[in-house]
Amino acid sequence: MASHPHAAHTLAPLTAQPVSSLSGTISVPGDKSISHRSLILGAVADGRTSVTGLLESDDVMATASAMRALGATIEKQGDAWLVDGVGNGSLLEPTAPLDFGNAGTGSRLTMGLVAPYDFPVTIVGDPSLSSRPMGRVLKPLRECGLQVTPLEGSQGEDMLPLTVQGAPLAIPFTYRVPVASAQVKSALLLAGLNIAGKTTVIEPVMTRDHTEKMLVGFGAELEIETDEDGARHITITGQTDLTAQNVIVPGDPSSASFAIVAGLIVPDSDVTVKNVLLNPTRTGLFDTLVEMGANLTISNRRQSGGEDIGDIRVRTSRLRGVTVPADRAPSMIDEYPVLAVASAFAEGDTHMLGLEELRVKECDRLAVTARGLEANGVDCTEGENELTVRGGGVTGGGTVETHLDHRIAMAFLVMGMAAKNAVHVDDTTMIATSFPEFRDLMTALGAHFEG
Ligand SMILES: O=C(O)C1=C[C@@H](OP(=O)(O)O)[C@@H](O)[C@H](O)C1
Ligand SMILES: C=C(OP(=O)(O)O)C(=O)O
Repeated sequence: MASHPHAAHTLAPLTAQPVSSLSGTISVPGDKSISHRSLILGAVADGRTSVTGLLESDDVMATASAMRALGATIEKQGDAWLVDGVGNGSLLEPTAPLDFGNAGTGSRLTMGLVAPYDFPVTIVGDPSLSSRPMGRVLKPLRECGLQVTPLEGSQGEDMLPLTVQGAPLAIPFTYRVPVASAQVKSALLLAGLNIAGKTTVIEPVMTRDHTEKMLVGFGAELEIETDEDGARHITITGQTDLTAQNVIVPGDPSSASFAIVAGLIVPDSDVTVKNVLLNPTRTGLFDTLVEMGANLTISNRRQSGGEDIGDIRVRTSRLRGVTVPADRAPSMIDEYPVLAVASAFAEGDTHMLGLEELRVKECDRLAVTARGLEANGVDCTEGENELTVRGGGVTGGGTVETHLDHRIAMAFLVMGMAAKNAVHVDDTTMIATSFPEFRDLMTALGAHFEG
């Protein structure tokens, strides 16, 4: 097998020109986290799950391919993605490596899902994913019997490509997650789903809770208790049946963030994003922007499929620097690059604390964000786990190296819309992993791209 199925791709550079205003109403595509999970849970449920609003991005399509390779039937009919599940405990041995491309979520959740099965699964990804730590998931899964074999081309311990061999008589375990990671929590709960007995995952800091909510929605037996220190103890009883569901995926707040920040920093703007997921484990950026003085209002708050959603309207605002506390990081973990961009246009300094997890995303987002700011004339200080951005406006004119990271590409294109001079990004290919409609939707609001 080729050690890297992802040969270097042709770069697609893009330039965002400054524009005089943005206006209009858009809907962003479905939430990426919920989309991955709807395919995974649909694959192990009994019956036909129907998913509307699924994010049709490269990351999610990689999960769809993986679930097909494990035995599920997945196809699109009209607006709905239909998933015919195999039933809990009945996944099939895949005949080829599962290629997750750029997707941490799909790869890590699948490692947990297959851990109790008596067959080997080879997992590969692109150079970005192959440089990300998988030990955070594999170490606890070894406790239930998983064996892990690195393959040629693996750049370090517990890095892709690798083969996992599950344990047919996997034993339940209790594990305290040492980093704030919804992916680790979710992988372990998905392992527990097919392990006889009770598996407990302890999460000292709450992260996005879509896995818990959706497991309950599909009929899994889950108990959640919060101890005196605030840690959540999530216990799943394994080897119960899941029942197919109709899932409606709300708009992705992480994608919405780009239009929202753009609407705040571009002059004379008035932008509405409809149908945005407002689960409190995901809304840290919106809270921070309001603290910074953003004219941001939420209307039409409602519930859909057990999740809070609403429409967010922003108008151009004078932002001021704030300190973003470390304990807010899990609820806005993917939004720091675009918050850094907003901060560059604010008055005063913005201090972002508790950013250690940014170093292990699609790239080292802390360093790459700082370099992108500097390349465009923004003064900032990169600490080990912190970033300070000195606001006051952006000269622009620089080229940002995106390092296979969709969020870096989109954040700095947003910067170019409001900078004095255009901002160039070296590659936009990866935007398709999470938000393929980014360019069209931003253009509809008045953005001007060249390239
Ligand atoms: O569980 C998920 O769907 C995700 C969890 C987060 O990752 P970590 O669990 O690594 O923090 C986030 O950055 C990622 O975009 C999606
Ligand atoms: C970190 C991200 O995703 P993943 O970990 O799934 O690659 C992201 O979308 O910003």
